[in-house]
Amino acid sequence: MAGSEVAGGPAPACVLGIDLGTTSVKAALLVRGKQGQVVAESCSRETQAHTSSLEAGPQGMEQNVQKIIKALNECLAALPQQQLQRVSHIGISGQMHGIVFWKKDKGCKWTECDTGSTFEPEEVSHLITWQDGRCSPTFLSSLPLPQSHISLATGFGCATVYWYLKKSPDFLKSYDAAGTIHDYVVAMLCDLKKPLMSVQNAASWGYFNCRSKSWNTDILKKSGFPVHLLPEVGDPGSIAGKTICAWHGIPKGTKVGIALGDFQCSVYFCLTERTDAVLNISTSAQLTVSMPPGFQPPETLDPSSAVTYFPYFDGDYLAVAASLNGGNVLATFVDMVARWTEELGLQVEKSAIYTKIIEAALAHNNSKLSIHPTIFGERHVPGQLASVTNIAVSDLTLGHVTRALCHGIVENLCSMLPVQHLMEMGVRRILGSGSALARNEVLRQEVARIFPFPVVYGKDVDAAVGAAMVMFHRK
Ligand SMILES: Nc1ncnc2c1ncn2[C@@H]1O[C@H](COP(=O)(O)OP(=O)(O)O)[C@@H](O)[C@H]1O
Ligand SMILES: O=C(CO)[C@@H](O)[C@H](O)[C@H](O)[C@H](O)COP(=O)(O)O
Repeated sequence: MAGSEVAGGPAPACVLGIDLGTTSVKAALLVRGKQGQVVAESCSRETQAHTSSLEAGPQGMEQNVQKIIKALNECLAALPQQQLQRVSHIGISGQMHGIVFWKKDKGCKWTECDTGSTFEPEEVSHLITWQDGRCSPTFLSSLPLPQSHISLATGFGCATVYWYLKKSPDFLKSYDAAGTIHDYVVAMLCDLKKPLMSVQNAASWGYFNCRSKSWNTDILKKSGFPVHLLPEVGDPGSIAGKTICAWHGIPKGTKVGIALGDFQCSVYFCLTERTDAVLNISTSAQLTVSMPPGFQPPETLDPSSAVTYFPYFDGDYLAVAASLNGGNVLATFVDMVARWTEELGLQVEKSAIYTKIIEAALAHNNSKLSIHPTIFGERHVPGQLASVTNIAVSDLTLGHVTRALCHGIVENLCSMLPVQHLMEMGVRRILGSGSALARNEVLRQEVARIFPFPVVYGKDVDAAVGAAMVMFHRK
């Protein structure tokens, strides 16, 4: 879709796209060119936001919102002022499922900076992310049955709220608003009195009926769920509000789109044909195919299915195998190598470890070592963790292990939405996206080896560009 003409009147001259990912924040400036929109500038910053959970202990997976916003501010400060001053629309996407709580009238503090104004979080909780593991299968099965075609899982916003309600109710009393991290940013930029959420993100929280586009309010109310914390819901592509300050030089009054799901934006960035499947590997990994227009997901739940149907745009759906084990498996491996090295009295930068292990694996493309890499479990089989088999003495090098890990990540994703199934759906090409793929030649080799389709790659700021494109294409 990149480079295509804009339907329905003149397109904006300059759009800012932002993606608040699990590992990094990305920003991209799209400008109108002769043949459609082009990426003029882009920028990415790791958030380093991981933080421990006071309430949930080691099962918790939380991020410090101050650090996420700091990375966002750094990204914007790195973009050229001249272009930012021309921005008329902002599109924002981010990591789905997660939840952040804040106090409506104290969500942030605006301050002057060199280039206008910027905001910092004020009375805001940690972000409890999609990787959070505090809701055990037993806990989840004690909750009311949702009226939704998407099975509830740990890390889903509504499950997290139930957890606080039952284990730490005082926590909830400190806040009167909630949203995903990207809903929070939209609410702060536009000073929304009630947070607004797209159906894409609402579906990712659980207890949301995609057909009626409404929360399961009756079911939730009956069990004492604090329904006042549920955002209002709107259509992806709609405008949530206008900026209340000249944010990093972007004019006050700039239109801000309702926040979107990151994987839908990655798909929007690259999907052109119904015969394409999109393979995204960032912190997590997804393999996605678009469903025909008019498709409606089955009303009955199948918790053992690895494929879920997620709302896309204009009432369409994506069939997605969403793996919890993507680039984060490699990041954990790199982390482990760094710690072992440190324990042995040496210090090596993580970026140097990535370079070395990728180089080493490129030299070994015939390892028999087999790694099933699901260290984070999968939503449809949470208890099935990682395993290593076929360990031969000759295959114990860093190169063999890295190769086997990369193979295992792609193979695991492929087992969730098998090649045969893709063929039956008419898939003829794979579009690769996400920076874990863009930066890792071994992963790309394994994709080529496992999928019997041609593979085409994008760049590593895909979701940010996709979010901006949605604003470009608004009718
Ligand atoms: N120096 C590097 N070389 C190759 N891959 C890297 C490097 N640093 C991080 N990665 C991979 O990129 C992943 C994070 O990608 P990113 O696009 O930042 O994620 P997200 O969109 O989820 O924020 C990590 O989990 C890791 O697998
Ligand atoms: O779980 C799903 C969809 O169900 C995920 O794919 C979803 O897109 C989440 O946003 C991601 O897990 C987080 O995205 P990323 O930071 O790994 O890019």
